[in-house]
Amino acid sequence: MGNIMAVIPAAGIGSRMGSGIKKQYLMLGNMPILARTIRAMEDNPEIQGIVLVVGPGEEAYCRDYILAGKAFSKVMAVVPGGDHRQSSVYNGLSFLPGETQLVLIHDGARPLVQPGEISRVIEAAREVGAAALAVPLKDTVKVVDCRGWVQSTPPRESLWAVQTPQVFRYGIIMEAHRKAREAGLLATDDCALVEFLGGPVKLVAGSYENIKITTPEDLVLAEAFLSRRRG
Ligand SMILES: Nc1ccn([C@@H]2O[C@H](COP(=O)(O)OP(=O)(O)OP(=O)(O)O)[C@@H](O)[C@H]2O)c(=O)n1
Ligand SMILES: C[C@](O)(CO)[C@H](O)COP(=O)(O)O
Repeated sequence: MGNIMAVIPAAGIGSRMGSGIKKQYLMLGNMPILARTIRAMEDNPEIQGIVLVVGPGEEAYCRDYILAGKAFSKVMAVVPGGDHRQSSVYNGLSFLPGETQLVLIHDGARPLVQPGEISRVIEAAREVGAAALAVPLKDTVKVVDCRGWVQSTPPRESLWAVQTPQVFRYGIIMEAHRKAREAGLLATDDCALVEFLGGPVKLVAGSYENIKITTPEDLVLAEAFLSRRRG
């Protein structure tokens, strides 16, 4: 089966949410968003350990508010993040034991991922080395210049919105992060770093419910998805 570890980057400031409390600590249903995300990873029997990456100085708050009393048994470490998502992920990856085989990277702000989605992306990464959940775009996309003039309209059939989890062989993702740092490349997802190395990345069809909580209306949507799941 192999040794699978999860890294959860949760060190962002949530500028687009604009809430007083950072979005990962806001309640969704009866649980903070980040606790719900950790629960999804905990409940997957293939994941053996979890590294949680939080804002520098928030480690104790996380232990007391997010982890305490929730019977999380797989969280191995709570480590400080960096200025960008990429550096936060790198800090988490650097903590993992050398014998790690596969690493699953999942945004702390994506609490609605479902068990089957996690398993499918793990399976794909086991086969090809790098895989991510994604959904086909529903809207037509325009490429624009900095003044809003349309430059082109890419064919929608070729456009997918990538999500997390993104799962990698440990050696591949460590090399990708190191090479990106050397080259000064900053990307918003981890697959892009593997693509930069020329490595293959497989997308696995996910669900439109696996949203990243980014702006206030995402919270409304997430509450609706949650109550539909509760029946
Ligand atoms: N320096 C950073 C920035 C982001 N993240 C994490 O990466 C995930 C995806 O990022 P995003 O939704 O963009 O979160 P924020 O950076 O917090 O939001 P914003 O861009 O609106 O400030 C989140 O779980 C976020 O906490 C992180 O660990 N470290
Ligand atoms: C990793 C990610 O969630 C995939 O959709 C996304 O790229 C994060 O980007 P953000 O700009 O930090 O929200």
